Amino acid sequence: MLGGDQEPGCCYVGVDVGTGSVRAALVDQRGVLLAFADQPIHKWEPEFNHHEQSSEDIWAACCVVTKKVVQGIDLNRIRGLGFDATCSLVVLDKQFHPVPVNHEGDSHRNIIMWLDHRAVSQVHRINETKHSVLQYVGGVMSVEMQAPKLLWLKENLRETCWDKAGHFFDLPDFLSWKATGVTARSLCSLVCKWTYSAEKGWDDSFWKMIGLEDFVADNYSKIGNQVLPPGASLGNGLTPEAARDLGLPAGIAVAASLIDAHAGGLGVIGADVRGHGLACERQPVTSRLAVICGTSSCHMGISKDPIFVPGVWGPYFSAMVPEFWLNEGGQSVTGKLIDHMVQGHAAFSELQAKATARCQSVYAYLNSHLDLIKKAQPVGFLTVDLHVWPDFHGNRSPLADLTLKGMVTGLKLSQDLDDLAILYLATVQAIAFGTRLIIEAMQAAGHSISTLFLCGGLSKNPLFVQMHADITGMPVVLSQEVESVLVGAAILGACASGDFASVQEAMARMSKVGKVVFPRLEDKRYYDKKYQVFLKLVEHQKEYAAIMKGD
Ligand SMILES: Nc1ncnc2c1ncn2[C@@H]1O[C@H](COP(=O)(O)OP(=O)(O)O)[C@@H](O)[C@H]1O
Ligand SMILES: O=C(CO)[C@H](O)[C@H](O)COP(=O)(O)O
Repeated sequence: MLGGDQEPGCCYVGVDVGTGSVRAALVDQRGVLLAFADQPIHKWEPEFNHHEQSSEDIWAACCVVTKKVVQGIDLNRIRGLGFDATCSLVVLDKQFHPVPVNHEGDSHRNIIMWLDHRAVSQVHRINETKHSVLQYVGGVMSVEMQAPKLLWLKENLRETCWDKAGHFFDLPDFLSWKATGVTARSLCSLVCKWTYSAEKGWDDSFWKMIGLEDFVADNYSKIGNQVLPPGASLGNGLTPEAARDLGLPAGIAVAASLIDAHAGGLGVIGADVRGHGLACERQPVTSRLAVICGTSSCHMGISKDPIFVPGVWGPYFSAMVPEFWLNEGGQSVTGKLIDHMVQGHAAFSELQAKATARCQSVYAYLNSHLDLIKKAQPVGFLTVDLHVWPDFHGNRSPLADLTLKGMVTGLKLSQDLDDLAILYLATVQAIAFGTRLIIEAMQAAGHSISTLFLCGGLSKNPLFVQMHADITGMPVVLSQEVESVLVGAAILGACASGDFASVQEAMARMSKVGKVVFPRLEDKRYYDKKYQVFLKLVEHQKEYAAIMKGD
């Protein structure tokens, strides 16, 4: 499994649990990936908008990939281990066994995934309280956060789940507990998804007001009353049992974790950009926006002082880069939306057959097909009369409206491969327009962003990257290591080991610029016009809803 001609030296293991798979990497002190492995994980959708996973399945996948990346290496070189994961809710009983989060009572499925939208009524009631903690989630709590999901469990699965539960973990914290036996939570997960304040701690009045006073009564023992900064070393390090599971030495340092998007942020935002002709070379780090694009996209901007952006999560203190405030914009489905549009099209089987024949991914095939049909014009111009509004799973930012739906205008009677390719292009563009809308909201509130740093699965798609540059008008920086989220996880392990004095120092040493993609400014007028249509789409959708509501 070892690749490259690395020199022997200290290295770190990073484990990244995404929505669809678990990845691990062995990373050296320069941030170079020496080995990589991935493994798919199970997902269940027992009913519409209910998404569940299994903590045992995920841990087993972590063990498989970790064993693979350290195969054949001198284990004494491994100094630390860091985890990141999606912000899904894990439920365990008092003996730390899985508890079902479903009506079927299947305890294997003990995770409510981040994209689960079952708690709609609960989140409406939480937002109606107008409690002051809501100021720190963009003014409106998302159904994807933990408080509404906890309330749903109390109201719907009182006996089978709520009364039995002894521990509610964010998935990143579950992993660090599993590795060390330490139940301390990361400041990242508690601040971003659980309303914890880095400065003031838990707010009793919030939990009492929403009907979850149980947590206050037992001093938050079920959701975390010991909180550590990401990268802090946990307990006595890796337990002998976890060491056996993972194939690592017992006692190596294990870090307090990060949510996956935040690990991606650490993996890219601190890179040395000198020599690439970027404006941000002369600007503070706060001019950089990390965009982590996987199943969803997350837009991570930092600031020295708190900035309140309506509809954008945060400001969160020290939740990603220590001592900086974080605002997190997001689009709930991006990679998942592209897959949905492509796989649901009548020409998908033809596409699959043709891509397989060429040993290409369907995306690489579609990109080359678009190049073929665009003729002399820029590829983006193929969608002059086809427009998409991408909120098929509601709008996370900046409209913070989970009732919004997807829209497509400009459909024809044909459904061939050309149509599929152009619909795919319009979807990619719609996602980039969504990013532009988020950036505009952040700029209007006081951010000063000049450069995008993209990572995640979608950053492997050159069309997706170019469209983000063209449509936002900003250069896009790609890292030397494609798997930058894993570099972020390894940075945590490196910090926990004590090999770096601070997260900032590890970031500067371990994240590296690979390639810069500049916007095609000559196409700006076209994209400005398409953006006008984009904004009209949502305006019209709201008008339709109002008409249908009226008498
Ligand atoms: N090589 C690739 N080319 C184009 N798109 C890709 C590629 N690999 C992954 N993707 C896209 O990225 C998405 C998954 O990204 P990933 O970061 O693996 O997700 P997650 O972290 O949520 O599991 C997929 O939905 C797919 O659309
Ligand atoms: O809410 C989030 C971060 O705050 C992420 O969207 C969620 O964790 C899923 O990430 P991914 O799309 O990488 O699987």
